Amino acid sequence: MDPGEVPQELQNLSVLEQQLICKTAPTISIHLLKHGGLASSGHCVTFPQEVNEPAQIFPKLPEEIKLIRVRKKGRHDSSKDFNVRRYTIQNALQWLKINNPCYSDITISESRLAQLPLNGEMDGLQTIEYDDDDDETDKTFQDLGPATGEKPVVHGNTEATWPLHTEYCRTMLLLHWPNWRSIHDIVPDSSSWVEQMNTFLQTETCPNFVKAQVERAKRQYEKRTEADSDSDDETCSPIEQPEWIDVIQPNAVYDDFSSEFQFWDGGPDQDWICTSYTCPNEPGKWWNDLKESSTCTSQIDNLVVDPASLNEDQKFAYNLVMHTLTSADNNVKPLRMVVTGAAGSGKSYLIKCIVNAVRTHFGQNDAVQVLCPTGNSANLISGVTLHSFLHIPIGARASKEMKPPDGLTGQPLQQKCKNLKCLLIDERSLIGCNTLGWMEFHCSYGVNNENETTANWGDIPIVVFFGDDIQLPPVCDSPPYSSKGKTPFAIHGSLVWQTFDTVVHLKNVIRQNCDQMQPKEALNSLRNYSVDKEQARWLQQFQKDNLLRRYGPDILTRMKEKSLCVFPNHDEEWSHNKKKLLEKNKIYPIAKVTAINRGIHSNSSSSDKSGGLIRILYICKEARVMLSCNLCVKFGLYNGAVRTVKEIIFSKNTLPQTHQPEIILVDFPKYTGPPYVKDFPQLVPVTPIERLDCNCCKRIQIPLRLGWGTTIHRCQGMTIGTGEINRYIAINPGSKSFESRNPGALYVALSRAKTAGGPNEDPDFCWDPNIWVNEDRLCHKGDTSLTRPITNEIHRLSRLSEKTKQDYSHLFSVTEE
Ligand SMILES: Nc1ncnc2c1ncn2[C@@H]1O[C@H](COP(=O)(O)OP(=O)(O)OP(=O)(O)O)[C@@H](O)[C@H]1O
Repeated sequence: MDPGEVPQELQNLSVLEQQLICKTAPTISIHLLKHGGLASSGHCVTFPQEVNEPAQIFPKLPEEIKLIRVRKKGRHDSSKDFNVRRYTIQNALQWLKINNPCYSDITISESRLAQLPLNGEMDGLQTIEYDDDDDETDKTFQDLGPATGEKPVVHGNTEATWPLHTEYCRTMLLLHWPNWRSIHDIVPDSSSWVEQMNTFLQTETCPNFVKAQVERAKRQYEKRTEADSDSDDETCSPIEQPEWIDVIQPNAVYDDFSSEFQFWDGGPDQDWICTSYTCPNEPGKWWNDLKESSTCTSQIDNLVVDPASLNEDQKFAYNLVMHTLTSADNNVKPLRMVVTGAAGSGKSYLIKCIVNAVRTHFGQNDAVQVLCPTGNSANLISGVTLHSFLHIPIGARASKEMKPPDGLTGQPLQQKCKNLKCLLIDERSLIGCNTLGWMEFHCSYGVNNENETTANWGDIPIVVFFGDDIQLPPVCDSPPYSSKGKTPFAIHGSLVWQTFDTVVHLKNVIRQNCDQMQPKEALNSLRNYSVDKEQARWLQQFQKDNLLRRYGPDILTRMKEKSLCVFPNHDEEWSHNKKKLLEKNKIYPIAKVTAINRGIHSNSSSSDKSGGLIRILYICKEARVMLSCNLCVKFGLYNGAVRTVKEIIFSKNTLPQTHQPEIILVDFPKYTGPPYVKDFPQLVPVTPIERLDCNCCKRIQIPLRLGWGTTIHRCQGMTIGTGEINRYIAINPGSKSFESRNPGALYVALSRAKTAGGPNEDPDFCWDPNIWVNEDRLCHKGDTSLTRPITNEIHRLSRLSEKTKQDYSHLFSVTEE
């Protein structure tokens, strides 16, 4: 059947969205024919719906639709099929009511619409979670089996991969195995889903399109293996992060959502070449000079902090470091310490005090190194990313085997670790066991100059991890205490973590002043997932309407102009940035800058696999942008630095449609290096750079992305409020299911703010003005299966912190005097 042209309102609906608005649910078997055509076979079954009241009221709710999601236990997949967008559904229903006679009498229920997520996963959908080793799974399927002759519509992974994956085999067998009543009809105990699928593929019963899918996956796999072995030569060592110009992506699921949209490009007469600034001719030479001056380490750099202001817990940790340093010659055992504490308890401040002390003690800047998992947090404490300093490979090649780095990596690593005595690592909640394994392995190699040693971290006197387990967990890696990692590095990382036996807990939160008792208590409850109704009501004061009532309309204007908006995912981040860009587009033309890709897989490579370089960058003058890799951390040009575009300059005979700009001049008020444009010391020329992805394909692109909004992951470590880089934070905390996949996300976002305001003072935060954060979301209890290991770890560390206090009571009492 050809439905003709589909109206825009009904285009691109996800499977779940279609189910929520349809009056009937027909199921047809569609097959892909050998040469690409489509055919249907068998019966077209229309499942009857309730004929009375519910069928007239839309949208339907998850419990009213016959859709069962099948997924692996613990994997909270965010498949597009299950994504629901409230306003898309509202538009579709309104269109159907006006244009489709069958829908003319429906009621569109506001209260039902309000139960749908703005853009995200829908709670309440019937879901089967299975575990490869779990016999219970089969029982679950039996319960849901087609008892009354009505077959459930099963959704699972329908993308064929080679080698065959259990999830795909399970979905295909459930869908296509004839007349099954229990799982044992399909897979006997003696066999597995994959084995059974292999047999099924040989039969007449297996649909041809399934056979074709598998064949195609097999061919692609073979092609890739050939390409991989071709490129496996000397010149293609694991991709690593150079110290200078580098990037670490905290949110590895990033996909470039920069799909096509309508914008004004200035037309053929737009002048993209002339500029009102006098720029030196060669930005390349300027960058080389900058690189040289950034690596000059002739004098001790002191950070602006005062050790006299440390509170007693901070001082205790400080004393432990100094004790180990001053006794280093007397065979004191190396310090392997963890400093824990809630957001704002002064961990970063303490790091800066220790850095100053160690530098002064040894008379060298490079005796101490501060490392962070993300560029943003590294910049906040004048550190570098751990991937860049320790040359940790990223991507698929990173996890193969534990072998010492080759010459290209090893020599610079040894050079950097030559004087290393103290390693301080912040934001440890983001560091997984794999990364920790790599860190220790490379640090030992760097410090020991190739000498074999059994002592960990190359026996340097001090290694300290700072962080808060309640904050965001590692991306694509499991925490070092969870013992889930199976690669050699992950196992190594878990073992290394056990050697950290000295613990100091910073119990006082300093970011929020003593007069901020209510926010402090609310934050503490968020941290423990114990927000009560009264606290939830207090938190709701920061909704747009309530702020308006309390402070008047000006506050909304101030917040609109000066807020950093944080979102749970890149999809919503992109929608916000696009909206803001189009507002600027009313005055300034947009240049569409397409990445240049070289290599078999590079076109499809997402930005996280291509060193942060996005496929298509839409940009215009006065756009807020964010650096997507470290250009020069020392001078404030770090991954995540947000600033404003002042000029987009193309060279002669080139245009945005066909070329990349020669320079984008960006105003970075916190840039501290030598000037590029005379009289405008903060203008930095951002030029295209080249990065390799994990398939060793090249991508060339300007290392920028739009920066009006960012993700919650990227804001970890920031302080927001008066006198800080960002004045306000506008928070979109995402759904409950987002929180259960990212425990601590709401707490991380909210704890960035210093104050909740007062009669004559603006609060530092508000909720995203486009959403209503309800009590249910704020009183969320958390997912125990995910949060239980965190709680256990917190208890373990707490016991160790008591023991540390007993063992080193003389150092603690020094502080109390
Ligand atoms: N001893 C101190 N004296 C003065 N100010 C301090 C002290 N300790 C912390 N602060 C200030 O308190 C605020 C929060 O501190 P900091 O950023 O170090 O906390 P944190 O524990 O690292 O937070 P997060 O976990 O959110 O990164 C900062 O503005 C910092 O300057």
